[in-house]
Amino acid sequence: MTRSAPSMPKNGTIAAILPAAGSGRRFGSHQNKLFATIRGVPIWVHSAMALLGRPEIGRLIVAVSESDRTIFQNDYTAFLDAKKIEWVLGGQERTDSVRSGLEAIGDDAAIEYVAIHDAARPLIGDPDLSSIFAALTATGAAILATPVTGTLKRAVRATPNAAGDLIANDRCVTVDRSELWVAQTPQVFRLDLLRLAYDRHRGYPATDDAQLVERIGHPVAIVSGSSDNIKITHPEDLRIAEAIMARLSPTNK
Ligand SMILES: Nc1ccn([C@@H]2O[C@H](COP(=O)(O)OP(=O)(O)OP(=O)(O)O)[C@@H](O)[C@H]2O)c(=O)n1
Ligand SMILES: C[C@](O)(CO)[C@H](O)COP(=O)(O)O
Repeated sequence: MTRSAPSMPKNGTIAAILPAAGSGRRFGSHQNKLFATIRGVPIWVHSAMALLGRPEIGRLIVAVSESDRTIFQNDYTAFLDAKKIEWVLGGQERTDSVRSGLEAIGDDAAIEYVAIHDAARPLIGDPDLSSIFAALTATGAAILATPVTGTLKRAVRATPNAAGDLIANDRCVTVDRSELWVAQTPQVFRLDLLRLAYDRHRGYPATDDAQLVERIGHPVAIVSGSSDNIKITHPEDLRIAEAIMARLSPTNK
């Protein structure tokens, strides 16, 4: 029996939301880490262009912080207009930023699905996008993730010192990693499903959108993704991203 190829979302039926309203605290720069460049292109632009290159994406909405609003309005207006990128004001939490993006979709009858992709993940590649979009039509909710490598330890009886550091001589316990994955983005959902999950969100912390869908009892599928799809979190991640990009596209196209 021949297995039929997984169906892909029809062209233009996915709204992409790019959360870009974070403070970049761990990056430690005076400006938003998303304006740091790789090969002269801002991180958030790499992320946006990766999605805009896909026919399934009908709209792209970037959530920006109040403090970055002027930069986006002054430095990126021509780019936003040319690429038909919409922007909304993000919020205190990542979920607040995504909620703003969801509200901006409105009652657009063309949009059936939503893809939430961190603006801080500039190296998302087409193969992973194809995999996650194929899973979307089959499941209604799916995330890219990578299996845990290395040995995981949980610090127990850790008694943080005054500086909040864990004291080195505390005990550790090995965690079974066989069922553990590190979530990435895009995280993709049927639009009605994610809207329901956000309607029922009562503010309990959630570092990704899948958690909200899990909480309403809908299964979220895991799609194994590339370890190249890193999130720019710390300054050293920029060097890693440059090396990955040099390997993936040796010439500066
Ligand atoms: N209130 C927030 C917090 C985060 N993000 C976005 O969510 C993505 C992933 O978040 P993270 O890497 O944690 O970014 P920051 O929150 O900026 O980083 P930090 O925790 O170091 O401040 C980023 O593109 C970030 O801009 C957002 O749109 N709104
Ligand atoms: C959504 C996410 O990329 C999944 O790994 C991640 O949780 C967002 O970044 P943060 O560092 O957790 O804020």
